[in-house]
Amino acid sequence: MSSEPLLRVENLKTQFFTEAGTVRAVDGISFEVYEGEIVGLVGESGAGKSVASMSLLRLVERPGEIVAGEVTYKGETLFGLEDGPNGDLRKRDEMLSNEEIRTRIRGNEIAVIFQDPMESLNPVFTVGGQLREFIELNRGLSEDEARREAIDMLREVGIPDPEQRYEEYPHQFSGGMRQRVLIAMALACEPSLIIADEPTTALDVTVEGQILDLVDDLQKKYGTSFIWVTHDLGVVAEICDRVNVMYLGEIVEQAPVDELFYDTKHPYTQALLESMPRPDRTVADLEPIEGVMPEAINPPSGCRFHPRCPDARAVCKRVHPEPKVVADADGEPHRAACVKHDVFDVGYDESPPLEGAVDGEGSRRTDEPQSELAANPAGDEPGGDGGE
Ligand SMILES: Nc1ncnc2c1ncn2[C@@H]1O[C@H](COP(=O)(O)OP(=O)(O)OP(=O)(O)O)[C@@H](O)[C@H]1O
Ligand code: NI
Repeated sequence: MSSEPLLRVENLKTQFFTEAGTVRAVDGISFEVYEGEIVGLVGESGAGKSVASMSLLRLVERPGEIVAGEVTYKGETLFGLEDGPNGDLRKRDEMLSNEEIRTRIRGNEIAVIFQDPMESLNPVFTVGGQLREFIELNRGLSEDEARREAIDMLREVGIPDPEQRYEEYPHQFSGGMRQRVLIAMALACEPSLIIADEPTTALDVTVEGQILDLVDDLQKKYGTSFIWVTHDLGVVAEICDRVNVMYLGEIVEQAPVDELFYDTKHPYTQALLESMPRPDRTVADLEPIEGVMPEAINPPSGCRFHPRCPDARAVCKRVHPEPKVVADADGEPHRAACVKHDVFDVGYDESPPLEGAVDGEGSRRTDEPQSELAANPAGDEPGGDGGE
């Protein structure tokens, strides 16, 4: 692993300003992607995975807005704010313009694959035609060259009879084949990074497995880095090198993939693991995670997972933990945002366990007044911050 990451995300915050209130969809996440690695972004629905991915290329639309943080790619500032002369926040001078992001970065340097290929492919044009045009526009090849390249790419992603399939329309392709076409399109400009947002979620397990194998092969061949968004730890286990676990807009655990599975440090990750089907378990053994994830408009105080956490103590309602290094994973940091680890030193061991069981609605039954929640909606409190 080289010392300079390809992509660095620091304290990124993206919010949606809705009538119901401010949705803190992404609330201060930091992570890195190094050259040639597949980095997972995993968590339940609503955790903020898609908004985080969209934010990297500044694709978030109103009422959404990136309100803080920095995104650096190959030393260039994709997004960055700084303090202005009047104490206001303003965009950094070196931040790329929309135009530069669109023409120079998107597609050429960083490509995106979304879950639904039908949204990305135009139903009225042939698959080959779309791929050819994309290559023509982005790589400045002649029509003939682009056509040959498109057919090669279709073959490369495992589409049989590519010359023939080139002439067909998206609806003539199966879901898995369409997803392969999108992978071909993403790879067409030989980007350094591909952001894939649940591209295999709609596919059946066998087809999903084939696509993951394909991505694994292509990754090795081209050395492309990936950010792989999924709610499925099984997928993470299959292809990711490093993993970021997201809960309610935050990264709660960050580790190389083996460390995450075999030396799990955050109770939320543990809960995700226990809810995961495995060959050595019957369905009856699966432990669904208690409760549902709360709304990102009004997150719980302290640790956002505390209302659902089996290890929660009183201190967890007060202290909002930022991820800290809790273990060394062969020279790489293993971070977790959970105060039960000694490095937090906020009196977890002395703190009384939270009373009451976790109920079906995902909130802990306690006698404590709700006002404490209201008084500290962001959950920010001294004692919890301070990176590592
Ligand atoms: N356009 C929008 N307006 C308001 N809130 C939004 C908008 N888009 C996303 N959100 C909110 O942002 C939060 C994060 O959503 P996001 O789509 O990133 O979750 P996710 O982790 O990708 O979930 P999923 O697995 O369901 O795709 C959610 O609370 C969601 O309701
Ligand atoms: Ni999503």
